[in-house]
Amino acid sequence: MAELSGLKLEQRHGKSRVRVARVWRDRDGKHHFAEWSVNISLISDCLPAYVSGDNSDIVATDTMKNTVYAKAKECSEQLSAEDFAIVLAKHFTSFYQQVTAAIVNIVEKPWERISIKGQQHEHGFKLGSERHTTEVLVDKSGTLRLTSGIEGLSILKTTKPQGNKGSTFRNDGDIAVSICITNGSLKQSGFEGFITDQYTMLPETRERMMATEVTASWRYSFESLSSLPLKPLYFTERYMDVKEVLLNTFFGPSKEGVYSPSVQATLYEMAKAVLGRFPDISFIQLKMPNLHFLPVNLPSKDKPVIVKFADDVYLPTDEPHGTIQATLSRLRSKM
Ligand SMILES: O=c1[nH]c(=O)c2[nH]c(=O)[nH]c2[nH]1
Repeated sequence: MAELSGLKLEQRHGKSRVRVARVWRDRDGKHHFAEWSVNISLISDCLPAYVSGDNSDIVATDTMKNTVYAKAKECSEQLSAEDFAIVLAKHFTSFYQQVTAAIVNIVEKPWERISIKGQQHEHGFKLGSERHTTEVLVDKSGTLRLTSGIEGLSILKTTKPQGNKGSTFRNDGDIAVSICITNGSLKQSGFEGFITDQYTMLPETRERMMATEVTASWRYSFESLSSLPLKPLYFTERYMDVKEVLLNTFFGPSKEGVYSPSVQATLYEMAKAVLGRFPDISFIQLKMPNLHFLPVNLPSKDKPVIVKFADDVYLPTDEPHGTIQATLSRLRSKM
């Protein structure tokens, strides 16, 4: 930040959406593959470029783009998106005297090794759905801020009770709701006990669809380059493990599931499970929109009804949708 006769200038410059793919080939014939979209943002002393048109302290954004390809070439061993972001951020802060800090974001495309007839293919991959993200900030002194995350993790549970004796239903225009009269079997998503006032139409329920698209981001407690774990692919493994904990907590055991009294309560359980399991994660933010499945009821002029909703036919919609998000952090870091 610079003060210019009563004015304040905050600035950064960088390159967005630098796309790079890298193949690593093992000696035994197995290939590894990563595709990344890289964003670079440099905080640097280049005031003259803004105030007097003097570019002599500017790292050209084209040079930043080329650096991504040069560093990808140099990384001869497979590495995580986090480690590649650290390689780049370290380079920019140590190589250029002008650069005081670098922020590197990477989104990894979810290429997954394909299996043919139950056997892992050596060089075949297919695109999955959710994306692994990371953001790394490194400054000149070696201070680090490392965040990883997941984008686009779409999950849903139908939670239809078995042996349902019948149901009444309402389309509240917001959320799929049915009020079930059941034989007491498990129903694993509901929403009850909320504030009611003159504008409330939503009926209470202990049976509904639950669907969301999770965006998660969590901060690692490694706060300097020198404190990073040395194990190769440490952060790739962590990403897979965090995803598994989030999914296990959302769904519960495969036969009986787990009851969700609200998106809020499930979100909290998911965040708590991650912090409980991984001591090197200091906080996690979860964004879980409530994606609605509206009951379909079609009245008819001639017959009593064309379609009568019985927890079976829904109209999926995400417009509008609920937005629920929270951040859970440790009061005192365990590290
Ligand atoms: O799980 C939910 N949380 C809410 O805050 C909410 N609001 C709403 O209309 N339906 C729901 N469901």
